[in-house]
This record gives sequence, C-alpha cells and structure tokens, in this order.
Amino acid sequence: MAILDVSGLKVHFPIKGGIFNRTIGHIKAVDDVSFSIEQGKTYGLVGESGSGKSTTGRAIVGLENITAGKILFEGEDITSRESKTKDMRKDIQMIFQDPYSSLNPRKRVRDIIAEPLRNYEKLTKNEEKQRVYELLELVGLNPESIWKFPHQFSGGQRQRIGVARAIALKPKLIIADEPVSALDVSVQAQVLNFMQDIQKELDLTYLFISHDLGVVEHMCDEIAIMYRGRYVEQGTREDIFENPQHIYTKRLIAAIPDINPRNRDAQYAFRQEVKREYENSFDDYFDAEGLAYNLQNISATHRVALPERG
Ligand SMILES: Nc1ncnc2c1ncn2[C@@H]1O[C@H](COP(=O)(O)OP(=O)(O)OP(=O)(O)O)[C@@H](O)[C@H]1O
Repeated sequence: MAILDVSGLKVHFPIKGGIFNRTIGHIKAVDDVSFSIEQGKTYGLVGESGSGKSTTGRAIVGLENITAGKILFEGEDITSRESKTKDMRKDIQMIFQDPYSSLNPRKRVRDIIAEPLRNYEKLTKNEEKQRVYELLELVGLNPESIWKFPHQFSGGQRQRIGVARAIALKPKLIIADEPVSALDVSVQAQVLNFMQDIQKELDLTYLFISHDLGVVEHMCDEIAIMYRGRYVEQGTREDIFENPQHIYTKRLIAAIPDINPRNRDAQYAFRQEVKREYENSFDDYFDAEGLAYNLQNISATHRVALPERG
C-alpha cells in the first residue's frame, strides 16, 4: 500500500515588486507533481539546485503552504497544515543536509535527542534518559555522547545525532533532504549504509532528496528527476539507469564520474554523444518556455515528459 500519495502538488511563491510591493508574478517552485511511495521503500527526488526538490519535501511536512494539489498519508488527507493531527506530525520526520546548522550548538546531545520526546511524550527523567541511550546505541554512538555538544563530533557522527532525533518518535516516513551532501565522500557511504540498516530495523519509508544521482542509485527503489519545478522522468532504479529516455536524465547520468579508469574513454564518448543530442534536440524535450511536458506512460513503471503524439 502507498504510505504517501501526492497528486497535482503546486507550490508557487509570489514575487513582489513595484512601489506598492504588489505581487507581480510567481516562482513556480513545484508545478504539478504527483507520486506515491510504497511502505518500506525509498523514493528518490533528484535535480539540480532550484529544481524544487526541497520545496516538495517541505510541503509534505507542512513547512510550506500548498498552492494546489492533495497529499494523502496512509490514506488520510493531510494537505492543509490544520489537517495534520499531532500523530501525523510524529509519523513524518525530516533530516536535513547540514546537521551542524540543524543541531543547536549550545545544547547537549541528551537535550537535542530528547526534545521531540518532550514535545510529544510524557516520560519521567529516567525513562527519557533510557530512551536517549537506546537511540544512541541504535545510531552507533557511545553512551558518553549524551553529555557532549555537537561541535565535539565529526560530520558523520553529527548526522547520526540528527537521525537519532528524527527517529526518536518512531516515525513511519522520513524525508531526508540532502542528508550526506555536506559530508566527505569517504563518510557518505557509511552514513548511507547506516540509514539503510535503520530503515530495515524500523521499517521506515524514505523520501530521499539529492542532487547526486550516484547517491540516489545506491539508495532508491524508485526515482524521479525534477527540472524547474516539474518531473522530467520517473521510474524504478532500473528504468532510470538502464533505460533513461529524457535527454535531461541522460545528461545527469552522463555526468556521474566513473571511478573505473578503464571506462574513461567510453564514458567520455557517451558524454559527448549526450551533449550533442542535448544541443540538437532540446526542442523535442522542452516546450516553448523551456519547461518539461506532461508525463506520458511508457511502461507500467516508467513515465517520461514528452510532447503528446497525434
Ligand atoms: N520561501 C521562498 N520564497 C520564494 N522563493 C522560494 C522560496 N523557497 C524556495 N524558493 C524558490 O523555489 C525554487 C525551488 O527551490 P528549492 O529549494 O525547492 O530547490 P531545490 O531543488 O531543493 O534546490 P537546492 O538543492 O538548492 O535547495 C527556487 O527557485 C527557489 O529560489
């Protein structure tokens, strides 16, 4: 069953201008996006900076006002902020890119992790401390961490603290917005693997937001590529990586560095070919405003933004 079902989501921000500071236009940060995520799966949203990925995630947790569309969580309508009950707010948590800026530097780990518990559950001091110890163990940090401050940890450890806080209330869905982008490449894989372990252990569903297709390939069952607020392509990991259809998707894939030096020549050739196709056939893939067309089904799992035939 789909745990999250988003249909026709639009988030438009007004652009103010003139001496009366009137609305003179809109930034269509998210413009008609639909998708659903199955329980226990990881769904990836990919795109370059400004494509609308974060705004989509923020709209789902209620951090942005929605211009149009509908969001169902476990079949219940949570579109408006008011319709999100206290339980639903517990069930959907967010992990951010930079754990350092999202963790209060003046608070000890104990208080950082306990904060959501204090907001939602009435625990005694002892029960609370016990829960914090359990959470630290779950994310692989030692018990002494409880008394430390965020600056006493490495980037990867800080992201573990961020995860401990996000899972404190036993959520069902986690929206992870660029969770490893601020980390060294060597630490990224550790954090990603650990997120997968936690997912299995707690039966979590992830909405995984990233500009990095390599990271998304490692993590996601289904993937959507966004460009200027719209979907360009959506499919299973195999659809996207084995059979990309949209020129924009192909460009992103061609740009992934290949670590195997033996493939370098082949990759260079592929990149050149995609570049040529991009320059020669841009108009086949984008409308007069340079935006992606509506999605067409090309298989039961694969949708691509192409002009309608006929
Ligand atoms: N509060 C806001 N007011 C006005 N415009 C906004 C606001 N938030 C986001 N935008 C604009 O909406 C567009 C989409 O932004 P968004 O942050 O969702 O993109 P993104 O794909 O997540 O990029 P990044 O990875 O850089 O965060 C951008 O043009 C951005 O400038």
